[in-house]
Amino acid sequence: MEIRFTNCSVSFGDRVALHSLTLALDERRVGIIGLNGSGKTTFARLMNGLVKPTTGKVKVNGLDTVEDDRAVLTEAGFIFQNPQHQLIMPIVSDDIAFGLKNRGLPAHEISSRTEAALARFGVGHLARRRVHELSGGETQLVAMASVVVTGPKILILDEPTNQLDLRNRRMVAETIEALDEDTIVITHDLALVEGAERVLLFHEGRLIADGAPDETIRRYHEVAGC
Ligand SMILES: Nc1ncnc2c1ncn2[C@@H]1O[C@H](COP(=O)(O)OP(=O)(O)OP(=O)(O)O)[C@@H](O)[C@H]1O
Repeated sequence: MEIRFTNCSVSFGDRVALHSLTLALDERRVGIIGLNGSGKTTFARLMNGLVKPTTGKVKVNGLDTVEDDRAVLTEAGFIFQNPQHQLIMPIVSDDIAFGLKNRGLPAHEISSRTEAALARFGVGHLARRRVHELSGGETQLVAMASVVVTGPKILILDEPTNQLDLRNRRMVAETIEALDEDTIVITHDLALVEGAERVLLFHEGRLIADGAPDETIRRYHEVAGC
């Protein structure tokens, strides 16, 4: 991936959520950590144009998130903190197919890509199930399949193990580790970023540490005071 932030800041009204930063990300595995309200989600949402910079620019694989906003969405897929909110259709396979239908793909391609995406995340058996009946772990896997099926090169996952039990945490963590796509993971689950190439720490809207996981996690404990 190649994501460039240039003098980029975000304010909501007179509240600064993210102070100006200039930064390039080109690793395959990036983690983002920090206390509640530190600016992690705001930073992550800048990367697929869900949040627009108040000042400066963000470029994702050469595309500007404001000028090329539609193209950026196909480059960087976002999996939300509460994935049940991003599943739109009542039946799992219809939800996976939804993004492909919107792109006007032929029916045979929609069905083969939907099947492949479900199989890739080990949830083929859930194809005809109702979305609202899925467990937390199943919902997370289906949400990942529904984003990956459209072919983004970068996946941004916001607290992907939130609300999962120990076994599902492990399963989702292993699934993320094995992804071919480049990943950016925002999390309070520090085990999820231990294997990242680079971890960013946000505090009160500022990037205060940026480096190897052990060093950044150590700094996080310092600012958290525990
Ligand atoms: N749409 C918005 N409108 C107004 N304020 C916002 C908006 N989105 C975020 N904020 C504020 O910006 C700050 C950073 O929020 P953000 O969601 O980026 O933090 P976070 O580090 O992801 O938090 P958490 O770990 O609790 O999810 C917070 O003070 C939050 O209240």
